[in-house]
Amino acid sequence: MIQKDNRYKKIGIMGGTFDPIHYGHLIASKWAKENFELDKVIFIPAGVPPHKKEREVLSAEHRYFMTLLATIDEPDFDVSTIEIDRQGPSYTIDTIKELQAYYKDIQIFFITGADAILEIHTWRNYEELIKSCYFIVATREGYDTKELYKRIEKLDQKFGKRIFHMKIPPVGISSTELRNRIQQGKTVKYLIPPMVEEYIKKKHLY
Ligand SMILES: Nc1ncnc2c1ncn2[C@@H]1O[C@H](COP(=O)(O)OP(=O)(O)OP(=O)(O)O)[C@@H](O)[C@H]1O
Ligand SMILES: O=C(O)c1ccc[n+]([C@@H]2O[C@H](COP(=O)([O-])O)[C@@H](O)[C@H]2O)c1
Repeated sequence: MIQKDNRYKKIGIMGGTFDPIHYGHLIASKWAKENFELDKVIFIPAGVPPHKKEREVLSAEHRYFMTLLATIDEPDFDVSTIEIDRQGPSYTIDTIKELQAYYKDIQIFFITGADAILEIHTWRNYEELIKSCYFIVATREGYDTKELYKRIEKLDQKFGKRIFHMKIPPVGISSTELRNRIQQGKTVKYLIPPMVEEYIKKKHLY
């Protein structure tokens, strides 16, 4: 655990496609805020998700609105359009650099699920990225925790302690499953925030 240094604000970044946002994202963010004593968590919907090329993603505007609705009643959370406003693929390294240039006195903790860290070596300039921020990796159902710990240990040996794992209550939800359920006319109640569910219905998404 990183000791609190009052010269710096500790900001969590929850990056995602959020197509749609669900309780897995929200729980990981809230638990990261609490466990790592973060000052805030900023949700950053990817404008053009770099690794989601195999299918068409919903427009950035809809994903942004759903993220806003999901976080509106939570003072610990903010939403940023930094990646939506940028042209081209939303590489995390570009976002971290932009945030660090703007806020001089922050420590950034990028929050991900286990799946993301297992393939971090495929991310744009991943070595530079790991050196420039910390990572909080939430356990995720369906992903082997032992494999995750091994992967983190290897990265620690290479980069020093930059990556922290965090156990969260297993939330067996993915956006893929939610999209499938909606397409089949099945309920998504209790899986996503009610206002997001209403928005999806009203706009006839998925
Ligand atoms: N249920 C969950 N538990 C823990 N982490 C999660 C969970 N769902 C998503 N995440 C993490 O949240 C981040 C953003 O995820 P994303 O928006 O791609 O959702 P997803 O459910 O993985 O989507 P999809 O099914 O479309 O791939 C990623 O780092 C992912 O690992
Ligand atoms: O920078 C990269 O190369 C990169 C590759 C894959 C994913 N990411 C980021 O990881 C976050 C989760 O991505 P995804 O595809 O699981 O929604 C989101 O903020 C993406 O921009 C970043």
